[in-house]
Amino acid sequence: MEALTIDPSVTTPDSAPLAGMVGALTLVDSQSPRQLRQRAVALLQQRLGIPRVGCLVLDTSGRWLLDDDQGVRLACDDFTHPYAHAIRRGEPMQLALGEARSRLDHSAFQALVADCAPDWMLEVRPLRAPDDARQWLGVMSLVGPRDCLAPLTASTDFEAFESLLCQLWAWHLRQQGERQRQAKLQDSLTRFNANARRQILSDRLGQQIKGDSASIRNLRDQVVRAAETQLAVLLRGETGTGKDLVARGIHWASARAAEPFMALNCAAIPEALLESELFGYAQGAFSGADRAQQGLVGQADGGTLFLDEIGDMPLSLQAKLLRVLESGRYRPLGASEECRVDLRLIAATHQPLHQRMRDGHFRADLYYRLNQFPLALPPLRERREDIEPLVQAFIADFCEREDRELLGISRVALADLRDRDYPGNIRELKNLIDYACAMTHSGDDIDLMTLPRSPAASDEADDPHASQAAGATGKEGATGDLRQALRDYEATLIQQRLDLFEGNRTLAAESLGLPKRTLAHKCRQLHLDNS
Ligand SMILES: Nc1ncnc2c1ncn2[C@@H]1O[C@H](COP(=O)(O)OP(=O)(O)OP(=O)(O)O)[C@@H](O)[C@H]1O
Repeated sequence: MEALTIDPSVTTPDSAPLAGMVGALTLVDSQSPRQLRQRAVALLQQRLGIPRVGCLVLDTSGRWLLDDDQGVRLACDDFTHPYAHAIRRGEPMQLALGEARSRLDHSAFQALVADCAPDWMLEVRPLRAPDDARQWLGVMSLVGPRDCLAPLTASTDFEAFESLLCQLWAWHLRQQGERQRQAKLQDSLTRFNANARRQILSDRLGQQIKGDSASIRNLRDQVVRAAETQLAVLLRGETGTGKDLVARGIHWASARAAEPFMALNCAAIPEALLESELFGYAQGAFSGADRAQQGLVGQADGGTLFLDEIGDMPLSLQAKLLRVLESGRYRPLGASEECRVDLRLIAATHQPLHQRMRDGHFRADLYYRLNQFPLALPPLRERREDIEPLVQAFIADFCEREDRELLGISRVALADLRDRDYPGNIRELKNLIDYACAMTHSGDDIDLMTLPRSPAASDEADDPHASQAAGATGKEGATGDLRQALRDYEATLIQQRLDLFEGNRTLAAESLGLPKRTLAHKCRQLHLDNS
């Protein structure tokens, strides 16, 4: 509502109380502290004919007085202007303008009163919240002839006016503060809810993407973050690190979860078939195409398309894929019209795409488009602390799948599993556990003997010249002294176990089925020192 303009010419002694009430209502009706100040100034100038009225606001730091409109900024501790004095004293101040001008040489103050008559008075009134004596609101300055200002500011009407102004001003500030508090509360509540939701999703993802290491927990958090966006995701990781699992996790945690998830391994499809597999074809596109067929891109509409081994995609298809990503359009083989699709793309690679780009096998523009949300999956050997929980989970999965009693695993077998390198990562570990479970009788624990040898150890064993142990026991191990050969074999085997268990004789003895004392005796006999 605009300020009511009160024309002093129509104010008669009889109508004065009414005009006062209208003025008060005008103030009460203000929608903001700024409007309140503007209306107060207008009332003083128009209703009471004070030539120059100003109202400065104390900012939230309490260090500056600011003008609503003109960008005036006066420091409260700068005593070259009168407002600082008034605020410091906490009481109204009257000054003869001529004297104030000559004594107080603050340029902004001088400019404010430049066109005022030198024999006028300046009255500066500090304003504070009525119910909180410590809360300063600002200052009001009145400039005019002495015989106009002095009786006015001494009157009870002016006192009432000023009190109303301060009450309303403080009320607006409280309202503003309350609104800000509400907004902050709402904001932190929203953030709290979002974080709680993320945590729940991340924990639930843990049922699929297993592991407790910091890197795998971080990976799950990133999966949730990626799922919140529509960005293309590029998964990098060695074979068997869980790229497919992670792609499904992103889809599951995203708003597209109820829509299709389509997956294709670009390396597994012959190049000639890849285009029709991805983009589909129109009827009659080639001999044998008796009816139109939708490709995976079309089938993934509304959902997620996962392209594994993206580095193996031929260049011609890379251009088509880029068009899908940039415009949501593609043309099935032999079709005259383009189709529209809305999908999120997740791509995976185990090879360095940069190298493929440098060699001219991969388009740079597609690479950067795919790499909007990069996610790296750590190899298992870099997070060995996950091996044990994974082993336990895979044993439990196997026993449930095969409807068998839950199997245990010996400490020795676990130690051996923790020590391997896993070039095949989690897939290798999972297959190994499945095999060991299948080879273990119900009621027994999985033992070292039931674990398949690691590929490196198998290769070594297959190599007649490989190791001392292999030399001593190998098929080709011709020897003329059986007792020495047996001693060598024993020494090598014991030494290997001691190395495996980092010198722990208890574990080494347990793994060899020997009492600890016997092992100690043999170590002495064979001059094995693991101290
Ligand atoms: N963190 C994990 N928790 C439980 N199982 C996992 C985990 N990571 C991978 N696996 C399992 O390991 C196997 C291989 O995973 P996946 O197929 O996702 O790997 P990949 O990186 O896509 O492999 P490739 O590159 O060879 O296609 C699957 O059986 C999968 O369920």
